[in-house]
Amino acid sequence: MPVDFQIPQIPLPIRGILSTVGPLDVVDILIVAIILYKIYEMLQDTRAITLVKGLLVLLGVTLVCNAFELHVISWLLQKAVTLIFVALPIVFQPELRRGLEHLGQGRFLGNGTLLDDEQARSVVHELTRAVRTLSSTKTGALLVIEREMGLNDISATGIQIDGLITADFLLNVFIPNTPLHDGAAVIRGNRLIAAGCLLPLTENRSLSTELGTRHRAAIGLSEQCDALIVVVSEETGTVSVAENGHIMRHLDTETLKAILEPVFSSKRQSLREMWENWRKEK
Ligand SMILES: Nc1ncnc2c1ncn2[C@@H]1O[C@H](COP(=O)(O)OP(=O)(O)OP(=O)(O)O)[C@@H](O)[C@H]1O
Repeated sequence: MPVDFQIPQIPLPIRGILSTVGPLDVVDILIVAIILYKIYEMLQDTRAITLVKGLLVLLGVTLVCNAFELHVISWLLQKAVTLIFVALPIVFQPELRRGLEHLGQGRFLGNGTLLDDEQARSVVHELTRAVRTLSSTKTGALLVIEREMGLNDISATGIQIDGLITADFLLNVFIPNTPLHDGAAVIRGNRLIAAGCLLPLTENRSLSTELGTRHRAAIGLSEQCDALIVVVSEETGTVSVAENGHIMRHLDTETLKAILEPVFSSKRQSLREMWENWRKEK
C-alpha cells in the first residue's frame, strides 16, 4: 500500500524571515560564528572562561529583570555589567595580550632562526641527550624553546650567551651552585641565547600541589606565549613539557624527542623560506 508522505509546511513567520536572508547574510553569520568559536577556543581552559560564564548569567538575569520591569534591580545590574566590562582588560591583561599576539602572528612572521634538516636533527639529539643526563643526575633545569613569538623580553631578564647548543654545554649551564643554573635557559634555533632568566609564574590554582615554582614558572610562560618549555625536576628527575598553559609530566626520552622534532622541523622552515623568498622578490 503506498504511504501518503507530505513534506511539512514551513510556518508563515519563519518563511517571512527566510525570504529576507540573502547569501551575504549567511556569510556574515558564518564569520560571526567562526569568530565566536575562536574566542571560545582561546578562552577554554583559562581563568577567563569562568568569568565569561558569570557574565552570561548576569546578562540573563538582567534580561529577566527587564522583562518583569524590576527597574531598580535591572538598573543596578546594568551598572555592574558596565563596571565589569571596564575592569576586564585590567584583570585579564595576560590573556588579552596572548590573544592579540596570536592574532598578529602569521605562521611566516616569526623571528626564530632557520634550521636545515641536519641542524634540526642535531639540536633535537643534543637536547634530548642533555635532558636524559640532567634527569638521571636529578639536576633541576628549565629550557625555554622559542617558536613564532619572540622572547627578547624574557632573555633580557638573564645573562646573554649566544652559543651553539650541545649536550655538554647545556649540562654545564645547569651545574648546581654556578651563576647560570638558577632560572631558565632560552633557546632560539640551534643557539642558547640566554640563561638565568626569570619567567612569569602561573596563577592557576587548580594545579597539583606537587608542582613547585620551577614547574609553575614553565606553565606561567606557556600561558603567555607559544614557547615550549622543558622542565627537569631537581627533586625527582622527572621530565615535563609545558605548552599552551598545560603540562605533560613523566616523559621518557622517546616521547620528548617526538615532541621536540616538529618544533625544529624543516616544514616550518620551508614556510619561512617561502616568505623570505617572496620578500626578496618584492
Ligand atoms: N619564576 C621563575 N623563573 C625562572 N626560574 C624559576 C622561577 N621560579 C623558580 N625557578 C627555578 O626553580 C628553582 C626552585 O624550584 P622549586 O623546588 O621551587 O620548584 P619545583 O617545581 O618543586 O622543582 P623541583 O622538582 O626541581 O624541586 C629555583 O631555584 C629556580 O632555579
